[in-house]
Amino acid sequence: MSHGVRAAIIGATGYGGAELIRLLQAHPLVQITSVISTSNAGAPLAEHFPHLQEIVLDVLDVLDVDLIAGKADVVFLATPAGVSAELSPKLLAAGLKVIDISGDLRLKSSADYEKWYKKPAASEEVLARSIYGLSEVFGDEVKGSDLIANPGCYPTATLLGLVPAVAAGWIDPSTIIIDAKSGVSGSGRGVSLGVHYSEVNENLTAYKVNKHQHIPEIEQALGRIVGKPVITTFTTHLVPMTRGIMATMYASVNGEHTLEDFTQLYSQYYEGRKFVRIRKNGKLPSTKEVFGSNYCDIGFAVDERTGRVTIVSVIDNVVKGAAGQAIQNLNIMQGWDETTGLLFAPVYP
Ligand SMILES: NC(=O)C1=CN([C@@H]2O[C@H](COP(=O)(O)OP(=O)(O)OC[C@H]3O[C@@H](n4cnc5c(N)ncnc54)[C@H](OP(=O)(O)O)[C@@H]3O)[C@@H](O)[C@H]2O)C=CC1
Ligand SMILES: CC(=O)N[C@@H](CCC(=O)OP(=O)(O)O)C(=O)O
Repeated sequence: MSHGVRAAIIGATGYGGAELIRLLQAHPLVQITSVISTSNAGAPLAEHFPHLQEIVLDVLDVLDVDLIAGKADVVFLATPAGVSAELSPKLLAAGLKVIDISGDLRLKSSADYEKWYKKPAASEEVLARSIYGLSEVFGDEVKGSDLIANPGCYPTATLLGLVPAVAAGWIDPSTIIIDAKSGVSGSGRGVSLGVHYSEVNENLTAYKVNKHQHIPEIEQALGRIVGKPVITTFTTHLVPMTRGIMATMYASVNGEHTLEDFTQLYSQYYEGRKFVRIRKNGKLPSTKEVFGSNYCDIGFAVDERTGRVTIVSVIDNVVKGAAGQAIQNLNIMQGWDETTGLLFAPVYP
């Protein structure tokens, strides 16, 4: 394939892996050459995901760095926390480019990682080398890099919704409160009581309050934008739906800025970036309007009475929050148009 790349996917039997396969098989410049499983190597992928039958390679490979290096140019890791901390140095040493969708390489401080993830951190060298791939904000750093820490699903929705206002100094970072909700696929394909149908259906639950591993990730990125530490309140909720994240964010407005001002500021910040769509005239987005797509839709309400702005940001957690943004980052790394293979409309209704 001319100018294209060969891709391997580790964690192909999980939700993030399956979504990478769905999207990459339609990418004009990528050929999937290996789908990898640690627990079911040798078995057909379609045994796990019948919807992928006859769409992509059907035999799961073992996880072997030399084998991957012989078959692929880039590796996507869609694996639980702890895996890429150990594996990515070996993949890099074998000459592969690495895009990690887990949380292992996002936090620059190993002490923070160990505190929030309760696992040993990656080496300082790997943490220093990894680029935080929030495409629309740090895309310039992604270009030409060989190690991407793909942002978490909640941080993607949250940061895309906050960065323009924080960067412009229009909101006071110390007043930010983030109220976020996710569909159940955000917790992966593994089963547990918390994601059991009868526990989730017709129910709404707040979880990991003040303990969520995405808190330091959001604070690290906002801290980079303002140039000093930022502390936020971030609460996550599980919603009885399959895909989707809504982050509703509140902050005090510095000075006099109207709804129209916010709309214009964000439209300018994301000008030319196809995947962030700004709602006009106070219209607010809903999760179904981005379902199955790589879009992040953002809307605002400004309350003159309280002096606060409400920012609503929605994404599909498995696409823009994981596989889609990972592919967007591959496009940027390779110097391709960032939308290559990703310009499909959301599924509606
Ligand atoms: N689901 C989502 O919306 C999002 C997920 N993420 C992150 O992406 C990663 C993958 O998530 P998701 O796909 O949902 O999780 P899943 O639980 O659905 O899949 C994880 C996969 O990892 C593989 N795996 C498990 N242990 C190992 C190991 N030791 N070495 C290599 N592979 C292993 C498993 O496959 P096998 O046993 O066959 O090897 C499994 O299929 C996680 O870190 C998650 O936090 C990030 C953003 C959004
Ligand atoms: C609904 C649900 O359970 N969501 C998960 C998102 C996990 C995730 O994406 O974790 P990393 O980004 O750290 O890899 C959670 O809240 O922990």
